[in-house]
Amino acid sequence: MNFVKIKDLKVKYPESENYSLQIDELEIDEGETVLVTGKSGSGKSTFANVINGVIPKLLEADVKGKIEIFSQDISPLSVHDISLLVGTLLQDPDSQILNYFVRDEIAFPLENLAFPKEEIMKRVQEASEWVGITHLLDRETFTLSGGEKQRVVLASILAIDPKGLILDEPTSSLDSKGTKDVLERIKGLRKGKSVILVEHKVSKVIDFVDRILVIEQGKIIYNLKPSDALKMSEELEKLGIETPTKLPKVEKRKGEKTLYLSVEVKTKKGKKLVDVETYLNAGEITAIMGINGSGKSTLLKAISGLLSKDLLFEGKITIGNKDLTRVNLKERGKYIAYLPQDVDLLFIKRSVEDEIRYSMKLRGIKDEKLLEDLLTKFSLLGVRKNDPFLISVGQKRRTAIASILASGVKVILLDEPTTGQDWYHRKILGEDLKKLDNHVIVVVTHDPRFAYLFADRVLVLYEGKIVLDGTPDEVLPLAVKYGVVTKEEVENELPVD
Ligand SMILES: Nc1ncnc2c1ncn2[C@@H]1O[C@H](COP(=O)(O)OP(=O)(O)OP(=O)(O)O)[C@@H](O)[C@H]1O
Ligand SMILES: Nc1ncnc2c1ncn2[C@@H]1O[C@H](COP(=O)(O)OP(=O)(O)OP(=O)(O)O)[C@@H](O)[C@H]1O
Repeated sequence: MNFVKIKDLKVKYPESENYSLQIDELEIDEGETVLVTGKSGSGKSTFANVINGVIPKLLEADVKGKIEIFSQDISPLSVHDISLLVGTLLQDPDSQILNYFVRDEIAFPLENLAFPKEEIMKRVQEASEWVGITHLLDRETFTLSGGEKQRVVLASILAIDPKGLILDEPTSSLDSKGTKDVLERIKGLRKGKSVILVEHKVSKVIDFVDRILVIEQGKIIYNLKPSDALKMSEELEKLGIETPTKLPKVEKRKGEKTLYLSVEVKTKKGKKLVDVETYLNAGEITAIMGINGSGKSTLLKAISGLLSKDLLFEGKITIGNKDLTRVNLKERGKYIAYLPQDVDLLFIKRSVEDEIRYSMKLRGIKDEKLLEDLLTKFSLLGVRKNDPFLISVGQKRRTAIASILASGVKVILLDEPTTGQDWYHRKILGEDLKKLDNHVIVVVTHDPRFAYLFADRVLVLYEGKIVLDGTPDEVLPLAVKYGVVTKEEVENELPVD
């Protein structure tokens, strides 16, 4: 039997001129694990969401053609019915979390399916153990870190135990060790399960997938066996796809002490989430790394004044002679910009270009040339008139970064800007950040390749404290101990002696 069978499929979003997806014929067998990859904006999420029915049932689009899942035509089925055949992990876990407590989040779909109470408890426990979140079961979902949320959603899908799974970048917010664990588990799932895995980390999954589909401009341009994909790494690199290669040696810069931080963040119950004192330098890119939940986002939020109200801040933040510790958000915003993990929170305008113009206006400039430069630099020319809420996740993130660059602040804090980005766009981001040589640039990242190539300094956080601080060459080999990079990555990808 087929897991998925597609015939003459065409998907067009409202107001868009071109088809975002066009597939004449595709069959995926039951039991197959298929990797779907391609550049940002190529159509991977559209592919995933048209198979699970989200398009057009929840997200409007013109869909022609026929899709069958396990031999059932999905057009008359509801999204809920389809989800019992094929469970989906969406790219953005926030959009999938509905419940106040983690345990309820995992139990909720099972309750809807009227499973007996004991069976629900058993499945919640098993799925939580499986993705490593038993310690979070009694937590409120809104207090979880990005990586913790992603695992909770994965557990809630696995608890239903559908025959088919669509996993849209299941490891995008996970640390290196977490990525390895979850991919190992997905590999272990294979028997009897049919899986569509959308993933940029091709090299980490190539040895257990059965097939690789490469999407480019809405079309499947390669349908390959993994062994054949390995032979064409040059072609794939050109398509922005990461293939395993040893990185070159890179010179690092030493910037000037600019932003002084002494930051302590506690919960009301007195649990310390962050305890950091350091200088951050202008003219350098500082990467902050650390396992999921180590305090990275909390630190950035504390610096930018965006800490959640249920957390307590103590300490001091100064830029040169300017003390920013107690100033209001608006004043702080003149110096410091924070790019959150969920960039939707930032958008207020109805088009990509207006969003960037608005940032310039806030600092009192009008510069159409800068706008054109930013649109070009961040590959946004094609979507400049589009609504920032209705573009691909990668395009959204690039719009947000372009807006921040347009706003002219001196300190730029980026919370996992490389998440869900293909290697091509990650490199562009790194190169662009490098050009800003009088800014304090801080990048929270789970991506050791990005940190190695582009960061001048790496800080590793563990339980809220800085445990390693130095150049990437110095820090990354030692960071294996803290789970932010794996031994294999250090051995195979970094030029360390
Ligand atoms: N809701 C929408 N309305 C209009 N156009 C959209 C919408 N969602 C996506 N698009 C467009 O469809 C194309 C494919 O987007 P899709 O999200 O499938 O890409 P992707 O390969 O998953 O990208 P990424 O790796 O950045 O997540 C892009 O050009 C995007 O701008
Ligand atoms: N309001 C809160 N109340 C209680 N605990 C919280 C709150 N906010 C965050 N935490 C916890 O503090 C820890 C640090 O969270 P933070 O979001 O800073 O992690 P992170 O290092 O950015 O993780 P990730 O890589 O998963 O994004 C996590 O264990 C998180 O669950």
